[in-house]
Amino acid sequence: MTDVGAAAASSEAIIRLDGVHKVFGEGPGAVRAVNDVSLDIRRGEIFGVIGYSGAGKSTLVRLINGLEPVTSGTLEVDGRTVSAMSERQLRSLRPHLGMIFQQFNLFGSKSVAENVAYPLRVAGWDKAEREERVAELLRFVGLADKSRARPAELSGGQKQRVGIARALASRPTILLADECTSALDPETTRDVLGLLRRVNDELGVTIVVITHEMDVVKYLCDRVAVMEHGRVVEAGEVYDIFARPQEEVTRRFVGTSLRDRPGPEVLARLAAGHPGTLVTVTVQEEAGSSDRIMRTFARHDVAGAIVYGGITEIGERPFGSLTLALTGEETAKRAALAELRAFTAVEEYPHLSSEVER
Ligand SMILES: Nc1ncnc2c1ncn2[C@@H]1O[C@H](COP(=O)(O)OP(=O)(O)OP(=O)(O)O)[C@@H](O)[C@H]1O
Repeated sequence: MTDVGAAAASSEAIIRLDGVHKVFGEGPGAVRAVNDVSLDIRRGEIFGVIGYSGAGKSTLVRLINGLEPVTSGTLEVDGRTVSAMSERQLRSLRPHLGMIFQQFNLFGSKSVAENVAYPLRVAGWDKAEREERVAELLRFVGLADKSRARPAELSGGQKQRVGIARALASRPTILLADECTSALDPETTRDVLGLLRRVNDELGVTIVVITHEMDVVKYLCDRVAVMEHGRVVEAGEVYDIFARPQEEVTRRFVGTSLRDRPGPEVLARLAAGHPGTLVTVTVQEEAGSSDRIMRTFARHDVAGAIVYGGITEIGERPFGSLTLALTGEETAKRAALAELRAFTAVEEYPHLSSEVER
């Protein structure tokens, strides 16, 4: 495509929320859907907003694209103060914001090409320009051969590709994706997320991803905010959030994505099946590398059999955990674990020890 932008995120905020509140209704029945949210989303990044149902994620998106007015606080999009805009000014802002949805929201009676052309028709593009732009977009999303098809003839993943093409039609600087893979199977989800990465890399579009799936955040996002009861309870680089979740809700989300830690039943089985003390050690880049962990045990003459675990990548950086059954002198084990704790997290299971050490 012609409008190739800068792929790397800059430190400049393209979306800035400062003390934003959104209250629906009044009096005792009022719902504070967004509660004192302050956030900077940087130009060129993929930013995730994760939370359970009702956390306020969709409301946040509707504030950003000006579909709902903020109750109080300041909201800026691409240098413009949305919270102070008239309806007419908001209409001129919307072409800068593309939007994709869980249920795709395509016109069933229109062809793929007509769906993609729709926002251009509304914006008054002439026919030849529209056709050229639609062809370019359909090539970009890999659906050049489907331009005459109706949405009903497409798979879910193809429908979302059409949704993405339509959202990109007027060359937005920001794409808002609200649960855009929640209706798709895991393989199709990967395809669509891969396409969103290309939208970010090749077109330089800033993407805000609303999701309740930590796997989506892990695969796609640079930074993430965790929402609960209308508040952002935690925000930061995705790697740091995985490595050091501070809040219980964040730990729950991280736990759904990392399946490297044994649950209680598996632990009991491991304890019954392996002699020694069970511990789970977090594996991280550099300081917490598996090599350094294993050398620490060896130096203290502690044998560590790996009985469970997994190492994955988050943003191309290694992350995971190893569960080991440690055998050796008790004092040596203590010394090795103390040394490990200086550079990575170690979880012990005291409730299992009597069984394990018998
Ligand atoms: N137009 C509205 N009028 C009244 N209450 C609303 C309105 N829109 C949202 N809410 C309420 O605001 C809260 C946050 O809703 P929101 O849809 O933003 O959450 P969410 O995190 O996107 O959840 P979901 O994924 O289920 O949509 C909920 O309690 C919801 O009932």
